[in-house]
Amino acid sequence: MDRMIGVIGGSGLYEIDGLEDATWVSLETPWGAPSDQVLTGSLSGVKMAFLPRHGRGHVHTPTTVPYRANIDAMKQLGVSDLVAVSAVGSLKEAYAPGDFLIVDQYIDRTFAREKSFFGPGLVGHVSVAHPICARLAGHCTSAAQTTGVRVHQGGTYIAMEGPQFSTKAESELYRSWGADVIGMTGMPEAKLAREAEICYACIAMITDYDCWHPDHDAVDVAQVVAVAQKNAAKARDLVAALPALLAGPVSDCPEGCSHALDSAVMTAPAKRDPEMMTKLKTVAGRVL
Ligand SMILES: CSC[C@H]1O[C@H](OP(=O)(O)O)[C@H](O)[C@@H]1O
Ligand SMILES: Nc1ncnc2[nH]cnc12
Repeated sequence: MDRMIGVIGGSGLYEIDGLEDATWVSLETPWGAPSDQVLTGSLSGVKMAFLPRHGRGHVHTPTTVPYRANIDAMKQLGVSDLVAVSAVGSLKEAYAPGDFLIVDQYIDRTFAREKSFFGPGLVGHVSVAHPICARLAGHCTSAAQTTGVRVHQGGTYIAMEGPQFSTKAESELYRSWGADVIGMTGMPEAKLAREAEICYACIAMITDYDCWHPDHDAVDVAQVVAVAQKNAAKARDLVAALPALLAGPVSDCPEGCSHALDSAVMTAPAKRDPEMMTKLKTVAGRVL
């Protein structure tokens, strides 16, 4: 099987261009409809699938994004490598608006979302100690470096519930924890990609200094949109650079992403809920 690159576009990235045979396809999943149709096609001979996380026209809030449906849809299409693009606030002076940061860790502070495909009748536990695929993240760094933006390799993304931005006290708290950037959508997306055994990496497009910086106004949507729009072309250039780095047949991920479920399922075969087994067929069928 050949590789397929999936891209989930965040605020400011609702389409990608240059795909051959570009077609918007509708998909259904046991978890409901994805955020939007998925744009499929190929780029430099590599199959691609693009999904705007909030839907075209930005209709889903960070809480109501159908994260499980989105990941299931990517898996249905055969996506092996999933690259998330997210607008984030910076929690460190050195990470300036306009820069890109290739995430390698998360702190999950979200609390109002379904975070797992597993559940009663089919219990599973995967490791998210290293939630990002280091191999894919390395390719994202290389791709980002071709675009001329300032790229930072590695950093911790704190995922907040939103939709309001943080208070200054919260922003200072997250800084004291050592977090590098803040956003509202990185989780549970990364955890679900791991459950679905899809390699996942996140390109954080820094749009603001949140509200802690003494020399910058507190973040608002106008700031985020202005920087995200300026950077959307760079994000598209980055995506266009990925096929050359990732082309070729799929093999087992050396980081273990493609075997994340090897020992994850706890429920005894005789006790598994048939309805859950059916729901999890796409994401976990390999081990069920
Ligand atoms: C428009 S500001 C807040 C909004 O932007 C980010 O979205 P995404 O991660 O999808 O790029 C942030 O997480 C919030 O959802
Ligand atoms: N400061 C911020 N906080 C949360 N999400 C964001 N997305 C972009 N900037 C953000």
